[in-house]
Amino acid sequence: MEPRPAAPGPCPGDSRGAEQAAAASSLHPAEAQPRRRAPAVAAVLPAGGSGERMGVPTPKQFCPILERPLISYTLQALERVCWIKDIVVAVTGENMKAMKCIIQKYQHQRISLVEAGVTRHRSIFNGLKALAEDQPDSKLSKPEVVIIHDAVRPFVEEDVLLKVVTAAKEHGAAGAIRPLVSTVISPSADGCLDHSLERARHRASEMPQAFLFDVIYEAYQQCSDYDLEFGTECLQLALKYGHINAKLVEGSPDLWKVTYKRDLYAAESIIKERISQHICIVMDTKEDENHVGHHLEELLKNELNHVKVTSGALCPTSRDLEQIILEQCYNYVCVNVMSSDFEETRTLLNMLEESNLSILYPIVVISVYFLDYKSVPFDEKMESLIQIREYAKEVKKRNILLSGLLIYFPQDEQKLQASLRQGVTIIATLIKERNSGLVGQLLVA
Ligand SMILES: Nc1ccn([C@@H]2O[C@H](COP(=O)(O)OP(=O)(O)OP(=O)(O)O)[C@@H](O)[C@H]2O)c(=O)n1
Ligand SMILES: O=C(CO)[C@H](O)[C@H](O)COP(=O)(O)O
Repeated sequence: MEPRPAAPGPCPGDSRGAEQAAAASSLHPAEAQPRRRAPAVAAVLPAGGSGERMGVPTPKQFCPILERPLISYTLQALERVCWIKDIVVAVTGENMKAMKCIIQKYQHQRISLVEAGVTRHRSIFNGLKALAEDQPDSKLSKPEVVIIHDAVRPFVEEDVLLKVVTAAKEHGAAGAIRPLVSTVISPSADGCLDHSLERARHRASEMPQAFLFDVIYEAYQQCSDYDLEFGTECLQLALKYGHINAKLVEGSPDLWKVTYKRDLYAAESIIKERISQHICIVMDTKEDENHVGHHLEELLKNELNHVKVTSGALCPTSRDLEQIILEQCYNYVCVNVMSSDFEETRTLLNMLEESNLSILYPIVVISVYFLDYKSVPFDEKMESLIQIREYAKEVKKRNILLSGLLIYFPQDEQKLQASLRQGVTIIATLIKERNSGLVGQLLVA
């Protein structure tokens, strides 16, 4: 099963792309030409920095977020855009092997590697050279438009890529911008204020940027050593050497560049939030709408009202669950009302393992049981449930985080509601936090 379908968004040049480009360039949609020819698009990702400001030995693009290197998230964001033909990544010789392992482990596609340079501009230039026509034995072909995007900006969406590419085709160059957070001031040599810029009139330049390939390649060929050494702005090179005034496109706040350690925590929170938006409840019975499993489901829906909660049955004739896995749901609550064994949970785990879904993100599975002292003695129940540790250890190797939840089932209706509410809080926390330290634990509500 394919873990990450290429999102079939509009291609640059089709009528929807033209409308978006028109919006981005303040043109009335009627003025944008419908059905323009889609340009051939490639991307260059500079990933050869050492991440000094992060202050950790590992270059930040290789720092793990939920146990997967940051650069893999950026590659995933670009490769799911089906109209980007080639993705050229610039990495240092030292990290070339590690990069190849990442590509293999996370099954990245359409990636070519080039040696990085000692500055960001030199790394980008190396990437562009690999795409230029004159490379002997190259499998790459020269694109009409090239996207340049930092490897350390993982949350780039297809719509902003489409906007910069369409605007670059029209204007020669385009880049994403954001409003300034702080005012920019210029100090004098003695460390005192020389002047300050009017914040509302300036913007922060972000990535992605896109260029007609010939414009930016010629700019890099002409630019000085000083530019290559100290320059930080590709749009400036297109202006200085190609006389192109780049079109500026409003980007989303998530485009920021991971720079400091705190940015890794912020990125992790965003990823956790995104993959917690869909929970699937698997029930071992479909009978009686009024039974405790359905109460739990209703409470979950009420508590997590922004989250999509769907239910799937494990019976062999049902395609629901397969469909939910295909939709890339990363959270499963397996509610065992009828039994206190792991049969249902194991069937679910097998399906998840076969799907390969956990290659990219950890899947949370919570196996829920009810503790009714009257029907099964506590020690008997515990003896069978404690086996969860072994299963959990096994599936952890496949990036599946399994834990158990035992919900006290008293006869008193009010007490039962309190147990269920507590259970829902535990489920929500396990899903939001994705804490691998709780793997194999049997929690009690
Ligand atoms: N010689 C270099 C330097 C930087 N980059 C890349 O350019 C992007 C943006 O640069 P920056 O955030 O400054 O990264 P670092 O140079 O690694 O960070 P620092 O300045 O803190 O050392 C990153 O993806 C980085 O890997 C590169 O390809 N080659
Ligand atoms: O700021 C930028 C806008 O062009 C670039 O995205 C780039 O990140 C700058 O990198 P560095 O901080 O290494 O100069």
